Amino acid sequence: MSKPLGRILLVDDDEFVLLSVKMLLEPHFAVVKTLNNPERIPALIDQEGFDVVVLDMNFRSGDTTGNQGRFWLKKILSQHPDTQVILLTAYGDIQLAVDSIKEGALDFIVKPWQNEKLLTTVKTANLVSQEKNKVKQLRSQQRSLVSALSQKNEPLVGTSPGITAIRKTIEKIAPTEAEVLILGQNGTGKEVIAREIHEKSRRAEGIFMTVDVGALSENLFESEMFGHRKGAFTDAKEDRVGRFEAAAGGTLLLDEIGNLPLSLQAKLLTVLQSKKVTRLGTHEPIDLDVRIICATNCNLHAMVESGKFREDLLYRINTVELTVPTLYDRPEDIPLLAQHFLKKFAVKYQKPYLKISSEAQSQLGGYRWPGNIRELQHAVERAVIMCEGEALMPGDFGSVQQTLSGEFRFDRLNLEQLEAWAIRKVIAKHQGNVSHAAEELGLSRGALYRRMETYGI
Ligand SMILES: Nc1ncnc2c1ncn2[C@@H]1O[C@H](COP(=O)(O)OP(=O)(O)OP(=O)(O)O)[C@@H](O)[C@H]1O
Repeated sequence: MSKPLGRILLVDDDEFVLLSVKMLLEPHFAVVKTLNNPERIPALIDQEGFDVVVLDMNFRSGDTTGNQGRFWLKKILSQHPDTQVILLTAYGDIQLAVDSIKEGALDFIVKPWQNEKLLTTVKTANLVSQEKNKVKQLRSQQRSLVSALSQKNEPLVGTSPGITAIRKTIEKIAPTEAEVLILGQNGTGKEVIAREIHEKSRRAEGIFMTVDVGALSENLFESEMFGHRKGAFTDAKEDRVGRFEAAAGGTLLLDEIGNLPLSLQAKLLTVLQSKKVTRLGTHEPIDLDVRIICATNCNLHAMVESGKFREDLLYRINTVELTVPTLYDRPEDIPLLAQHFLKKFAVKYQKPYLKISSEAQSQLGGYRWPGNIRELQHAVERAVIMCEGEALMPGDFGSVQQTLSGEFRFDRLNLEQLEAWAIRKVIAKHQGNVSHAAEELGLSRGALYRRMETYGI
C-alpha cells in the first residue's frame, strides 16, 4: 500500500479533543500534529507546512464569540492561502461558521462530532490541497521544460581524429546509464556533446536540461536543484519542483561543475550516492530518474590534488571521461565548422549566395581561436553581417582578422607558449589520457597536472 499523503494540523485548547481527533486521523494521513496554543500556528506552518488545519473557534474558556477562530483563520489564509482550514464549532456557533466559510474556510464540523463525518471532511480538504499542489508543481515543471525545449540542438560537426574518437565513445556510452564527465575549454562544444549523448540514449524522448551549477549561490542551489515546499524558507511562496525532478526521464547536464563550492559538492554527492532527492521543507525522498552528465573547463584532477574538489565526487561523476580538444588542436574542423555557421547565418541574414573566399579560409585556419568554436561562430556571424560582396573576405572578420595571420607562428611564441602548445598537442594525441601524455613528454603525472593547471589546459 502506498504511503498516505497529507499533513494535518489540529489546533484546540482541549487536550481531550486533540488526542481523540489525532487517534482518529493518524492512520489516514502522513503527518498529524497537535497544538493547544494558537499563537504558535504561524511559526509551525512556516516551518513544517500543512495541507489542512482543523481549527477550534473558541480558545478562552467561556468565550463563545468565535472571534479568535476567525482571527486565526484570516492569519493562516493571509500567509498560506493554499492551506485548507476546517473549523470546529459548538452547536450554537453555526452562523459564525457559515460566515467563516465566506471568509475562506473550506468547511466546518459541529461538536460533538461524528467520527465518520470528521474523517470524510478532512480527507476531502486534503484532496483539495493535494490537487492544488499538483497544479502548482506542474506549472513550475512546465516553466523548466519550456526553457529546456527552447534550446536548439546543434549537430556535432567535425571529422578530425579528436572528434571522431569522441563520436566513437558516444556510440558506446550513450545506451548505458554511465555517468559522463566532459572536460574541455570554454566554447569547445561540451554541451553539444552532452546533447548528442542524450539524443542517442534510451532517454532521447525525455527532456535534456542544462544547469549552470557554478552560477548558483549557496542559498539558491538547494531550492533550484532539489525543489522546495511552500514555506520551507522565507521566500518560498509556493511549492517548487527542483531540476532533478523536472528532468525526470531525461538527462541533466551539470555545467561548470568545477565552480561548485566544497559545501555544495558534499550535498550533490549525497544525492548522487543515494539516488534520491528531498525537497527543502519535506521529509519524503523522491527517487532520481535522470542521467547525470557533468561538464567543466577546470582541471578537476588537479583540483582534487590541491583540495579544491572532492575526490569521492570526481569518482562518482567520471565513470567515463571525455576531453574535448580545443579548436586549435583540430584545425581540420575549422573549414567544416566555418561552412556550417555560414549556412546558418546566410539563412538568418538572407544572404544565401555567400561563400567563404580562399584567403579568408586560410586565414581562419591560421588563427589561434582562444574562444574556440563559440568564437568562430561569432566571427562568421559578424563576417556575414559585414560582407558587401559575394564572398567573405579576411577584412569582414573584424578584430579576429587583425590577429589572423601569425598568431600561432612559432617565431612569435615564447618558451612557455611553446611548452603549453606541446602539452596540448600530446594530450590531444592521446585523447585526453594524461598518463600516456605524461609518459611521452617525459614528465610524472603530477608534474604534468601542475603544468596543465598553470596553462589552464
Ligand atoms: N562540433 C560542433 N558542431 C557544431 N557546433 C558546435 C560544435 N561544438 C560547439 N558548437 C557550437 O559552439 C558554441 C559553443 O558550444 P558549447 O556551448 O557546447 O560549448 P561548451 O564547451 O559547453 O562551452 P562552455 O564551457 O562555455 O559552456 C555553441 O553555439 C555550439 O552550438
